[in-house]
Amino acid sequence: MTSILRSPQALQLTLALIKPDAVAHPLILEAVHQQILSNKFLIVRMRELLWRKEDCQKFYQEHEGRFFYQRLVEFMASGPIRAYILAHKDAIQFWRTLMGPTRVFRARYVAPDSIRGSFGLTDTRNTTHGSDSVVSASREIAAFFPDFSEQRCQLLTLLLLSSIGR
Ligand SMILES: Nc1nc2c(ncn2[C@@H]2O[C@H](COP(=O)(O)OP(=O)(O)OP(=O)(O)O)[C@@H](O)[C@H]2O)c(=O)[nH]1
Ligand SMILES: Nc1ncnc2c1ncn2[C@@H]1O[C@H](COP(=O)(O)OP(=O)(O)O)[C@@H](O)[C@H]1O
Ligand SMILES: [Mg+2]
Repeated sequence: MTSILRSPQALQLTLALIKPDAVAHPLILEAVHQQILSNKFLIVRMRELLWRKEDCQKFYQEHEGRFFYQRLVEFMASGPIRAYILAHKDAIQFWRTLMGPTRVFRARYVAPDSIRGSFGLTDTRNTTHGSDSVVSASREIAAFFPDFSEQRCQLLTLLLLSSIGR
């Protein structure tokens, strides 16, 4: 934890989701949560929710028209999900590496120890989501945590650091 706080200006944020297939299985939910902690991500915010279908459609609008879009939206609105704002010096790319490839058979083959390689069921029901860019991360964080301010978060981190003399 202190290693992360030592260089606040380098902190990057990403939006991570644990999908209904994993939230429905407490052992998998806990295993993914432990992956977040053991890989030294800072959990800035966390919430569990039942996603409204219209919000899901908006979140995944980049995929509208793709053959899997309908099943994706229905799946993601089918049960509780868990949303995190994660902070790390390379949060976006590191979380995507930990998740592994989107498609589960590929994940099992090229990254068997990744989250999706370990727990993914199918290409849609692949356990987790992670933002794919800084722009996506800002949009996706605002979608799940509308009251969250990235600027205020960075300022508070700097104030915390100055108060502990770093
Ligand atoms: N390119 C392409 N791939 C498809 C199409 N339909 C299905 N697939 C892929 O084939 C796999 C199996 O498809 P399905 O059997 O419909 O879906 P499923 O096995 O229940 O898995 P998911 O629906 O992904 O949870 C999926 O993971 C899809 O990625 C298609 O029309 N085009
Ligand atoms: N070929 C596919 N078949 C079924 N579902 C898919 C497929 N490609 C993507 N998806 C679903 O849509 C979600 C978003 O796709 P994409 O943004 O391409 O992947 P990622 O989640 O790795 O960023 C995936 O996590 C998965 O649930
Ligand atoms: Mg994506």
